[in-house]
Amino acid sequence: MVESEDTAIEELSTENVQKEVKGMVRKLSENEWEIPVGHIPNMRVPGRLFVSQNLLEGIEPGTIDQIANVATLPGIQKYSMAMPDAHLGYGFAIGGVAAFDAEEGIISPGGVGFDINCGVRLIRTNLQKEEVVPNIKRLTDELFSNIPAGVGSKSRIRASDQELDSAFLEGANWAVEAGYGVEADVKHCEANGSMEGADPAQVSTKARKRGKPQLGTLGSGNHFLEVQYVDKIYDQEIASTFGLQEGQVTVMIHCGSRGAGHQICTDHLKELSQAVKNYKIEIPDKQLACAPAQSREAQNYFKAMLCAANYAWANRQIITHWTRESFEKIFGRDADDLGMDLLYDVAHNVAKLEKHIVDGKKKEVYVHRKGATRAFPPGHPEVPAVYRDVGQPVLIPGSMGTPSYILCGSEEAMNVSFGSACHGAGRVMSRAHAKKEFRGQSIKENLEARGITVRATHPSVIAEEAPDVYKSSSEVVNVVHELGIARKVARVLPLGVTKG
Ligand SMILES: Nc1nc2c(ncn2[C@@H]2O[C@H](COP(=O)(O)O)[C@@H](O)[C@H]2O)c(=O)[nH]1
Ligand SMILES: [Mn+2]
Ligand SMILES: [Mn+2]
Repeated sequence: MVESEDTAIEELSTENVQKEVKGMVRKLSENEWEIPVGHIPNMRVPGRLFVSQNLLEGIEPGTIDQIANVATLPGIQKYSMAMPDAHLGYGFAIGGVAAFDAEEGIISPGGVGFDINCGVRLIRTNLQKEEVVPNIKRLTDELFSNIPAGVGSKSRIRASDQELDSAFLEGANWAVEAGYGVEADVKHCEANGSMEGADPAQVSTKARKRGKPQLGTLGSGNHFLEVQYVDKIYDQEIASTFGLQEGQVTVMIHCGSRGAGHQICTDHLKELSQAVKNYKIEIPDKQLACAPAQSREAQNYFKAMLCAANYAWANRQIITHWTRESFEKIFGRDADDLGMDLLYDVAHNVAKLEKHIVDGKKKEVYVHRKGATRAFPPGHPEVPAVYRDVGQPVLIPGSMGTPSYILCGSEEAMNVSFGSACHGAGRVMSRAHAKKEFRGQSIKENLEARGITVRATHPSVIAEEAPDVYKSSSEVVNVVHELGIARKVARVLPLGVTKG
């Protein structure tokens, strides 16, 4: 039985799938494919896959089935979607987006994922690549020792129960009030770094116990902190609104809600597995456990999910503070002087109550983005004032050896994908397979030869995260750019990476 996203990926196999997948989908345009109603019984809407012809050939049939499975859920709007970085996940595909009517629809933890509010933030600096390269080994060592990483790693903070509650309720706002950052940081986070409605009473003792010592930790594997530089600008005007220019050094942080989010998901999946039977909702896969959106069970999960989402924003905020301290130590200047402002912070595993136009009418929907980034357009009130003329920044990591991208949201995303775009490159190889295929030490040496310093808790982590376990970030990003659901602004390349 699959118990988490990580074990789901172990089932990933791309052997002999090309022909099979092509027979399952109908081409709508260069980068859009439909999974017709009837692919499996009881689909209420079609599926829609956003991939190029080439990326389609790497998609497992199981991912297509997962997109179709989601299309059977009550209250689903328009179509069940997957982004070009899509791959197999727990119930819903990673890269999946689905919007459910706020009254007639459902809420499902599988549509959010185990790492609730896993997300990415990008910090600008005013340092140039040439100033950082000579110091990159020392800087990466400092970041690696200053920011706890690895499975089950413990924080330098000894959070009290009250502080944990504050993190659950106030997210990044609490962290800033506690001294981890500046007020401007929260203004540059999706949802201003916390969502209303969180209720710590819906969080179990076990989830609290797991979350308490991990507030201020990076986590393991796919989570990372990366020093990068801007090597290409695609849109000069938007780049300058985002404060980006060629040669500039940036820091990307990718992590989520650690054991707290995982336990909250696990606990509520149990409750919703029972609820789905009580409410007589027919689901084609038990991993799609869900309940009517307005039911007690769904709302209890949602309130707990908000706690985890807020915890994740607090977590990334604390890590930002220690990142600034590390730069201060290495460069002997304070973070202000180094221009270390937060460009933006995006969630890519979350469900949100949003207003969207469906069939010409504005309606409230629970948008589930599971391995997908919000990509709101210019003029949207939820885009920070400084970016409102151009659209929200969309942060797409690649791998420790390939480019990452900064894009901006667009009106087309509101028309096509409920204001969503991809969230990364997306895995194509399981961790178990990667450990057989690659040696961590030689991957590390190859990267060092290309000027990329890597620090990880164990060489096996580097093997599991080798650049080749991921799709081409450039190919993935080109799909969303060509579709117009997010537009390329800048490309960044890695200089120093810390991994759990
Ligand atoms: N720039 C880097 N990107 C990385 C690294 N490790 C993983 N990744 C990318 O992040 C996404 C995140 O996806 P998730 O589903 O694990 O949240 C992943 O798809 C990769 O493209 C890295 O070290 N540096
Ligand atoms: Mn993530
Ligand atoms: Mn994560």
